[in-house]
Order: sequence, then C-alpha cells, then structure tokens
Amino acid sequence: MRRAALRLCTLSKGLLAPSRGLTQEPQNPENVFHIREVRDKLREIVGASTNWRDHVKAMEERKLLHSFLAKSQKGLPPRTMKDSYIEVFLPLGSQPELREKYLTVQNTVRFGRILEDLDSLGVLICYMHNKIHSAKMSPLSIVTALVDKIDMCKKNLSPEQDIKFSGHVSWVGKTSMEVKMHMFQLHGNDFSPVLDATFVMVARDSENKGPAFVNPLILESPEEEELFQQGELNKGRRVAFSSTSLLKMAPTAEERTAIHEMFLNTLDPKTISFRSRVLPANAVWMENSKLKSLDICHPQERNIFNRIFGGFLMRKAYELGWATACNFGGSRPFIVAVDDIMFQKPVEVGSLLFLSSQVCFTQGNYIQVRVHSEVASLQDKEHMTTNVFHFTFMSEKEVPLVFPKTYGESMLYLDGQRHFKSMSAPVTLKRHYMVEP
Ligand SMILES: CCCCCCCCCCCCCCCCCC(=O)SCCNC(=O)CCNC(=O)[C@H](O)C(C)(C)COP(=O)(O)OP(=O)(O)OC[C@H]1O[C@@H](n2cnc3c(N)ncnc32)[C@H](O)[C@@H]1OP(=O)(O)O
Repeated sequence: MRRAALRLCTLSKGLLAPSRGLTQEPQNPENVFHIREVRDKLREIVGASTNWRDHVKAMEERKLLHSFLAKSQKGLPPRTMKDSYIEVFLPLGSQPELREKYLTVQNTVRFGRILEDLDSLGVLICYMHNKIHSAKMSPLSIVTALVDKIDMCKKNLSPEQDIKFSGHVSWVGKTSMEVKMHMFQLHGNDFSPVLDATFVMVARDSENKGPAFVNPLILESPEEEELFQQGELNKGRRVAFSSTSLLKMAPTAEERTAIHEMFLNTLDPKTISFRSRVLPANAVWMENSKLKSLDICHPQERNIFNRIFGGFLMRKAYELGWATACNFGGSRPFIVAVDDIMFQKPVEVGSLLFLSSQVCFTQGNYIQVRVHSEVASLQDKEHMTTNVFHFTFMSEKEVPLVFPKTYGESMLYLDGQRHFKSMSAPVTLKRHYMVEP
C-alpha cells in the first residue's frame, strides 16, 4: 500500500525535516529568485522564443546544443543537493500588485496558481542541478513526469502575506530526478510551512525527442543519505503500486466483498432482479457526480519546449476537480492532498483538451475526485489520454456516499478508496485551513 499522501508538515516529522534543514544554509544570492524571474530564467536557460512565430527558429537553434549532451552519466560531474537548492519569493504581502492573479473570491489563495508555480520551480531546480558552468544555455529539455504527492499543512493561506518556496534535487536516476519542494507563508516574523511536494522530472535531449543523462548526486550528510534512500523507496513503491493497479489485476478479496455489499444495498427489495437498482438514502450515483470541460490549448499556455505547460494542465484539472467536489458536497471544499499525477504524453499547442471529473469515493467530510484528461488535435478526432489526476478534498459538511452502478465504476470506486487510504495520518484539518481553487 502507498505511503502517506497526507502528513502534517511539522518540522518534527520524519524525513521532511532534514530536507527543510537545507534552508538553514547561508543563502547564495544567485539561487534566490523573485517569482517573476523564474520563467525568464528558464527561457534564458533553454533559449525559448518570446514570440510564437519564432518558435520553429528557436527549436532549430536548440538542435545545435545536441553536441553538449553527455554520452554517459559517468562523463558528468557529480552535484550536491545544495547545488540545486533554490529559494523563490512570492511577495503577495509586500507587492499587492501580484495578488490579483492568486486571489479567489473568498479572499484566499488560488491553489491552481500554486500548482503552476511548483511546476516551473521543479524544472528550474533540475536545471540548477545540471548546470554547465561554462555555458549559458542547457542542452537538456526537462519535463515533468510525475507529481508524486503534495502534502498540505494545517495553515491558512492568506493572499496578503508573503510566500516563500524552496527546493532541491533529492534523488537522481540515469535520466530522471526527484525534486522536493516546500512552501512557507509569513506569520508574524516567521515563515511557517504550508505544503511539501515531491515531483519527478525527466531529462530529454535538446529537441525533447529522446532521453538524456543527468549529473550524478553526491551525498554530504546522513540527512541527505536518508533523503536519497527515501527517493529509492519512492521509486520501488511506485513500481509496486502500478503493478497492483486495477487496470492490471483483480481487486483483493476484501475489496470484492465491499463492492458486492454495495451492489446488494442497491437492489430493489420489491423485485427479484439484478437489474432493478435503487439508490440508498443519502447517496448519489457516481455517474451523476460528473463535470466536464473543454479548453483550446493556445500558444500562450506553452512551455519552454513549445508543448503545453504541465502547470496549466494541473490548474485546469484542479479547478474542475474543485468545482466537482463543491457541486457534490454542497459546500466549500478544501484541498488536502494531491497525488500520483502522471504526465504520460506531451500536449501539443493547438490541441483540444477534454477534462472529465467525477467523485469516485467519499467518507465523512472527504471527497476523492478523479480527473481524466485527454487531447485531440483539430484535424484528427482520435482522443488520447495524457493524464489522470487524483485530488482529496475536505468539505465543510458531511457529504453523501457515492455509489457505483457498473463494474467499471466499481473499479474507479476502489481506485479512489486506495488513493484515499494512502493517507496514513489522522485527518485533523479544521475549518481555518483554507486552500481553495
Ligand atoms: C510569451 C512568452 C512565451 C515564451 C515561451 C516560453 C514560455 C515560458 C513559460 C515557461 C513556463 C515554465 C515551464 C517550465 C517547464 C515545465 C515543464 C513542463 O511543462 S513539461 C509538460 C508536462 N509534461 C510532459 O509533457 C511530459 C509528458 N510525458 C513524456 O513525455 C514521457 O512520458 C516521459 C518523457 C516523462 C517519460 O517517457 P518514457 O518513454 O517513459 O521514458 P523512458 O522510458 O526513457 O524513462 C526515462 C526516465 O523516466 C522515468 N520515468 C518515466 N515515467 C515516470 C514516472 N511516471 N514516474 C517516475 N519516473 C518516471 C524512468 O524511470 C526513467 O528514469 P531513469 O531510470 O532513466 O532515471
């Protein structure tokens, strides 16, 4: 079973503390950025075009960087966790002109915007790790492969207080890197933890066509060794989780019994028939919890490699997921966990983005939402899945139960339950905890 997706972000909690420990290091001014500098820095590193009409020329220029790619990982100098450590400031309090973009109507911070910032930040961290000191541009194209988890903390997120992000590479493979990021908000004179995030980024060649080696990582302290070990465990856990996926294997005996009991609960006692189904009290059929959206992926949403920015996809999916939870629960939902967002395929500029969201599991005040994302090009009507997003929300009130009708929906229910159960900590988030769309 998966490791916790939700843990409270206290400094005394296990492996996250040493990671934050890196924030105690003296700050290198070169590694401290204003949020507005992050995208400019990324554009500078990859030489991305500022105008869409120049994007083909910019890509042609990137082809020339191919010769800088390493033939093996051994040929690359090792890096420390501190080499990739950066801090990014989002001064919502001291620079009110930034607020509008981050504001919800309830005067809280838009979590979708935070997802976008984390994505850009994760990529910048990886470029810091793989920096070629003699060159301004990087031959690597770094893409987001997975949002492993985002653990929320019991803290208010005010649009009127400064925010700080920090992060570094915590594990490397041959072409992939795990990145740990933390977010803090100013309370009084101190920055208090808001969230912890773990992403996996993959390095590709200059044209984003094939894999590329990343610099090895050297570990300098027992804390860093522990973080690296955790990265190894995370990799193993992902493999184990995926091998027991309900898309590959039958549910466990316990899960099968639970589903059959739910089925029996929906049989009409007045008829002796498997087909006549009645919804139990305080329950909603899963099929009635759906919301859908369509977006056209305009060039404005492109990333530095002329594909659609992963953060944009996450924001869109998150906001639809939030609306689904709101519609279902009938009150304001708050995000408590995000996990296992896999970026399976890049999304081309100009694609049609179809998002389909549904509640797949509920318990008490909790709503587990799954958002399925697929794209189609304007010419070709064939749809292709690009992502599946899993969000756990907490509602202000207790929510109805959700009932599957078909076998496929039953599998969605069990998958949702598995994601929900992967939160090991007692869920104690209270009303003052406010992170909204
Ligand atoms: C107005 C001005 C405009 C200017 C223009 C510029 C605009 C500026 C705006 C910039 C905004 C900032 C953007 C920053 C960029 C953000 C990044 C993105 O958006 S990216 C967009 C969103 N993202 C995308 O679009 C990505 C879409 N996905 C893909 O392309 C592929 O699935 C893949 C490349 C990720 C993996 O391909 P696959 O064929 O499987 O690859 P391999 O088999 O070769 O394995 C390679 C390594 O990867 C590992 N690994 C693989 N999967 C996972 C996993 N799930 N979990 C964990 N690990 C995974 C695997 O273990 C292996 O590791 P290792 O052993 O070598 O260490």
